[in-house]
Amino acid sequence: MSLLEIQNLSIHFGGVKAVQNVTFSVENGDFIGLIGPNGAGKTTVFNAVTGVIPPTLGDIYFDGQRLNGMRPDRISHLGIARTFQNIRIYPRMTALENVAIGLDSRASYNTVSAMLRLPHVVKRDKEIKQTCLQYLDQVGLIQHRDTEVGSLPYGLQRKVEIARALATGPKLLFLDEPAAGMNTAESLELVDFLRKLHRETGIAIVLIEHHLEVVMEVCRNIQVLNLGQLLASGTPEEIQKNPDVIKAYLGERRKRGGEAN
Ligand SMILES: Nc1ncnc2c1ncn2[C@@H]1O[C@H](COP(=O)(O)OP(=O)(O)OP(=O)(O)O)[C@@H](O)[C@H]1O
Repeated sequence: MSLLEIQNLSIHFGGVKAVQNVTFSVENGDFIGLIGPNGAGKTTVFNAVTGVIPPTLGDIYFDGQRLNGMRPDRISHLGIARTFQNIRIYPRMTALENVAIGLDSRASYNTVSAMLRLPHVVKRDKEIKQTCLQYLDQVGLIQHRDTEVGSLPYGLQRKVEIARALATGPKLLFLDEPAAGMNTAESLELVDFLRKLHRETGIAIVLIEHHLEVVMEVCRNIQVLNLGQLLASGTPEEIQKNPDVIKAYLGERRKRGGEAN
């Protein structure tokens, strides 16, 4: 069985069929791109896998366990982490504190032990701090550990969010539009960063991204959604040549052109 198996997944919101009969899998150590025009259903797939919304039909398996109906925190404990399309950071907290939030929820001691600062609590806090520093270092932010995240450039805020996701020790990492709002130079830097991250951690990554140059550079395999359905899957070379994919994206560009007029 693959690390993640999405089988015949459909998600309906009332009459809106956001995802229709989508099947694909992710192997250990994969780097998969999930692309498609606006409203194709990409984030909805992430939301279903991470337990934010329940599948209407179909099954999701991770590491041999069925995820349908499981709470997001349990899914996170099983080893799936994510970042969000609209960056979710605490701007008035430091980089270190932002990363620690991802781990604090896992601390197994009770409130009384925490208030009394019992030795096992102190020890655990120290371990959490070490882990957070390790991941801040991994994303190149160790020198900003005590900086308020709101004062960091946008690209670095994105990396804080990635460090927080990594600190939960995932086997699978979902990145939802990490290059959103970046200029060309920043997205090229992101390509190098993602390559290095994947090489060093070996974690399987699924990347949603509208900056297709980023996806084509870093992903080994790409799944294309359109109008909730899987339109194509293949290597970056195959996807770039696929007439159905070209048509879907051209349609979107025309639509955007029309909206602009
Ligand atoms: N909670 C919701 N309730 C109702 N409709 C929703 C909900 N979430 C998503 N949708 C609809 O489902 C469809 C797919 O949305 P989704 O956000 O998954 O697309 P996407 O491919 O991630 O788009 P984008 O690239 O613009 O972020 C859209 O038509 C959207 O309006």
